[in-house]
Amino acid sequence: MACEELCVGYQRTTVARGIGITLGRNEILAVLGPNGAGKTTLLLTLAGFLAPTGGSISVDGRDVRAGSARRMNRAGVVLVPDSRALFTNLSTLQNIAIAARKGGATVSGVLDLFPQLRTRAKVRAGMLSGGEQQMLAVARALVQGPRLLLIDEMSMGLAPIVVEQLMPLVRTVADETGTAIVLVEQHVHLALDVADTAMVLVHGDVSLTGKAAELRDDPGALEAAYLGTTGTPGSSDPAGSSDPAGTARRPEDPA
Ligand SMILES: Nc1ncnc2c1ncn2[C@@H]1O[C@H](COP(=O)(O)OP(=O)(O)OP(=O)(O)O)[C@@H](O)[C@H]1O
Repeated sequence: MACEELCVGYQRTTVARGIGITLGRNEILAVLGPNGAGKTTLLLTLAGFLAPTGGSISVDGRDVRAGSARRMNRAGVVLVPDSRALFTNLSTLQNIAIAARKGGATVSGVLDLFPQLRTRAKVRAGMLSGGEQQMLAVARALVQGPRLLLIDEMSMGLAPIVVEQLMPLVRTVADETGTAIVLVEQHVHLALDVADTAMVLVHGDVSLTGKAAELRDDPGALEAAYLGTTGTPGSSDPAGSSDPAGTARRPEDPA
């Protein structure tokens, strides 16, 4: 997947601009940044729920006329929203099976990636733990056989220990299935641990891009990226001020 000079927003209002992404098979891009930076808006645009206000998106080298969720989905783009959007009254298995499609992965193949879900196959989704629900949301996306998976804040509402267990699964999913992944995440260090590359969005501008491992080892650069644009230290918390549970980490904290 690639996008060039992508601008995203709502109707005529652009909230993030100049976004360039090139993502190959099984690569993970972590999209980081403080609240309101435009991360979710970017994912909604890549998923086709919003029309770009500028720039282009291509999948497998082919330009996709963006702005249609159906078209983007046909091109192999699948979004895992932060709400998870599960059918809480259906079982784990039913939630996955309902999303299965011709040419996608098998339900059994997807469950191989999430052995914990296999043991909970007959349990209603609403009765699963938060971490299991998140696994199910990813499993349901994977059964569609995506080329590009967009994961919005999988840590939302989860205890840090659960997030620590979940995040490596994102790496496993990319490596085992070849799916490219864009991961929006407030847990900066955990995201950088599993990602190949990262982008920091601040107030709608790309303030830093680079290899995830290099950014992880350079907390000063990350800190500057979060704070530099505003020039008002403290107004853009690198750990994410929307983190009500205080579970997110600052870039300088040990992972
Ligand atoms: N439906 C909407 N209509 C107009 N503006 C919106 C809409 N939804 C979000 N915005 C605005 O777009 C900007 C970017 O929001 P977005 O949700 O993409 O940020 P974010 O980086 O995902 O933040 P967070 O980490 O808090 O989820 C914000 O200023 C927000 O107020």
